[in-house]
Amino acid sequence: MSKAMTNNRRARGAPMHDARTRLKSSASRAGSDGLPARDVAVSALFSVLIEKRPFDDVFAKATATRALAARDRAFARLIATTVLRNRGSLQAVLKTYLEKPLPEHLGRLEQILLAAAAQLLLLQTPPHAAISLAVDQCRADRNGRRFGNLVNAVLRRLSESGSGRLASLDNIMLTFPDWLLDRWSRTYGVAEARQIARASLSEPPLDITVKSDAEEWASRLNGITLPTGSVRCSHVGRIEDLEGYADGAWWVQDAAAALPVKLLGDVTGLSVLDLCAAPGGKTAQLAAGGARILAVDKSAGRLARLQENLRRLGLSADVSVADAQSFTSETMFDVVLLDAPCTATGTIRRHPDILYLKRSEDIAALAALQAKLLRQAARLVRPGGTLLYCTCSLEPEEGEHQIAAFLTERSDFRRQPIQLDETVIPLLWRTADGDLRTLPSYFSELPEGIRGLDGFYAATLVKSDC
Ligand SMILES: C[S@@+](CC[C@H](N)C(=O)[O-])C[C@H]1O[C@@H](n2cnc3c(N)ncnc32)[C@H](O)[C@@H]1O
Repeated sequence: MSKAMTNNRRARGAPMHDARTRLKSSASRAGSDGLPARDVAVSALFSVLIEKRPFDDVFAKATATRALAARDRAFARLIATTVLRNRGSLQAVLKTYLEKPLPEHLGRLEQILLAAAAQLLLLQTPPHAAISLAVDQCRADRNGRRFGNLVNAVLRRLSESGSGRLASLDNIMLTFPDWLLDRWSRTYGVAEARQIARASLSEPPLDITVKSDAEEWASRLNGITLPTGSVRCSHVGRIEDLEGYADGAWWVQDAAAALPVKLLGDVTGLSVLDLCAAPGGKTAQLAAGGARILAVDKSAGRLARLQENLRRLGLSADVSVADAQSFTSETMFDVVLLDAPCTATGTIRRHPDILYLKRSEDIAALAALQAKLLRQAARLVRPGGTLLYCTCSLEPEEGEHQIAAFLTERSDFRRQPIQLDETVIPLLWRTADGDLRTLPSYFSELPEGIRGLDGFYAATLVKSDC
C-alpha cells in the first residue's frame, strides 16, 4: 500500500462502511413508505432479467417516473444490484423453500422474491419490512395476486434459516454464465479467473479523477489516493452532494479507466481526436491536461452528457456527432484516441447487468467493429503521431489480439511500451509487449470495500514519420 493510502486512512480513521450501513438501516422501514423503492428495484430487475434491457437506462426511467427521495433511490439501486450480483445463489436458496417450481410467465413474481431474499439474506433488512412489503407487491401484481400467502410463507422460512443455506453455496458458479468463466479460465488460468469473478461480483468503491491536488481531495472526501493518482472513496448516495462536484473539481472515473490517457504523458498543446468519446471521462482528462480536442461519438444524447460534464468542469472540447467508422477530417491529429465499443466484461463490478445481457457471440461481432474503427482511426493520425487504443473488455480478441493483427497489417505503426514508473503502473499490469492489462482482481491488497479496479486493455502505437 502506498504511503499516501496509509496516511489518509490513518488520518481520517472513520470506517468506510458507515454510509452503506446507514443506507441499509434507513431504508428498512416497513409500511407503505418503503414500497416505491422496492417497486423500482423489482421493475428494473424485470427489465434486465426478462426483457434484457440495460440496467442504467431502465433504472433512470423507473426513477424519473416516481418522485423517490435520494435515499430511497439509492436503496432501490442497492437491492437491484445485489440481486444481479447474487442471482444464482438467491434462486437456489429460494428453490429449497418451494415445494414445486413456480409456474412460468408469472410476471414480476420471481423478481419480487429475489429482491426480498436479497434484503433478508444480504442487506440485513428487518424481516417484517422485507416480507410485508414483498407480500404487498405480490398482491398488487395482476399475476402474482394469488401467490401472496405462498410468498409470505416462503420468505418467513427463508428469513429463519436461509443464511446458512446461502453461505454453503458457490455464488460464482451459480451466478456467472458458464461461457464467460470458461473463457477467463482459458485466458487467465482457473485460479485467476475465480479471483476475477469474485472481484467482479463485489460492489465497487467510488473512484474519481481530480483536476489537481489528489491528496487534498482524498482527505476532504474521506478517501485515499491510489498510486495511479485517482482518489478512491466508499461513498454511498448522491454523487452531486459531495464536496467539489458542483464546483467542477473532479469527475467520476474508475481508476483503470483513467490509465490509458496517462500513457500519453504530457499532452499540453497536442491536437487530439477522441473517437467514441462520450460520456467524456477521457476527454476531460485530455482537456485538463491542456490538449485541444475534437470529441466524436455517434450518440447525440451521450455527447450532450459529455458537454454537460465538461461545462461543469470548466473544460472545453469541440464535439461532433458522427459514426467513427466513416469519420473523416481535412486535418490529421497528433493523437487519436479510440476507446472502442466492446463487451465491457472488465466492468461487471459497476455494471452487473452485463452478466445477463452479453453473449459469447457478441465478442466476434464487436471485434470486427473494433478492427474497422482501428483502421479508420489510423488514417487520422499524423505522421509521427500516436494512436491510443483501449477497451474495458477482458477478452483478448478485443485487446491484445486486435493490436497484434493491426501491427501485422500496418508496418507504418510501432508499439510504444508503457513508459510510466512501476510505482504508478506495476509490472503485473503490463503485457509481455508492454501494453496495459488490468484485471478486476488487482488492488486486492486494499481493505475490503475499496478493493479492485475495472479490467482494461490499452496500447499506444506510434505512426512512422514518412
Ligand atoms: C466505451 S464508451 C466510451 C467512453 C468514453 N471514452 C469515456 O472515457 O468516457 C464507447 C462509446 O462509443 C460510442 N460508439 C459506439 N460505436 C460508435 C461508432 N461507430 N462511432 C462513434 N461512436 C461510437 C458509444 O456511443 C459510446 O459512447
